[in-house]
Amino acid sequence: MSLIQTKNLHLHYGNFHALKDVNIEIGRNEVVALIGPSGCGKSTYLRTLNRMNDLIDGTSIKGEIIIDGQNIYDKKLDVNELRKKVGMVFQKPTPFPKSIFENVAYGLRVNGIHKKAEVEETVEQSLKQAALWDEVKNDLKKSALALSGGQQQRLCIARTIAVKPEIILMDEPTSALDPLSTLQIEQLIEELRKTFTVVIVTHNMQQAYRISHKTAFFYLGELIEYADTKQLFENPQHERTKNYVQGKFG
Ligand SMILES: Nc1ncnc2c1ncn2[C@@H]1O[C@H](COP(=O)(O)OP(=O)(O)OP(=O)(O)O)[C@@H](O)[C@H]1O
Repeated sequence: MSLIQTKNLHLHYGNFHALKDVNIEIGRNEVVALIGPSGCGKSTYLRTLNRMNDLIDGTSIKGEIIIDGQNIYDKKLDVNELRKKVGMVFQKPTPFPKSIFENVAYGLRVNGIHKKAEVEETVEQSLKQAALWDEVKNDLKKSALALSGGQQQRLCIARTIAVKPEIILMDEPTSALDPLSTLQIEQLIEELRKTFTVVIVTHNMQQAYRISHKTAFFYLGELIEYADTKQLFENPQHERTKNYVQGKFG
């Protein structure tokens, strides 16, 4: 069974129909890219996966999202547990004005893990997994705000990993970064997929092509095509997808 099943999903912002009958299945350890022109609903869909849209007034949702066999919109679901399982990394790095160590330890402490040795070990492991350890291991007490943009983004990934999610959502995680930092994050995603499932919104089609197994193309709130990435880019089945991936609009 797929890890994430999205069935007949509709989302409204007030009267505005932002997602229209979206159906997507995502398997464990897959990297799935969400592409499409500005305003087509990519970020909206991403946010439905950890119920971040609950925080936006006037949002209503129909349909189902099932993660690990559980409907995440079930009234009995603990949203904090869900967000532990489904972590999120944003477009702009969002480190807290704390030390590098405390940034990564934050989620652990919030989740009641206070044993010094356990916290230290998880912080080190998470920084290693986020490919940042070697650059910061001697500066763990330094402010996270002193890191470069690319390092800050890897730190945010380490912070997300520290609470051991199953799924990592990334909303244009490299759009604020230089090409080298972008490459580092792309290489990191390649590593992360061994442990996690990654769903990533990107405007960069080469990036989607390079890093994802499957790609979903959205247009005006509809999922037009969802296929293996190679197929979607090299042999799209829909005219709209073809025009978009060939750069004819967007
Ligand atoms: N909080 C909100 N309230 C009302 N409408 C919204 C809200 N957030 C997004 N929308 C609208 O929903 C549609 C989809 O927006 P969304 O941000 O999901 O698109 P996107 O594909 O991620 O765009 P971009 O690539 O520009 O980030 C857009 O028309 C947008 O204006």
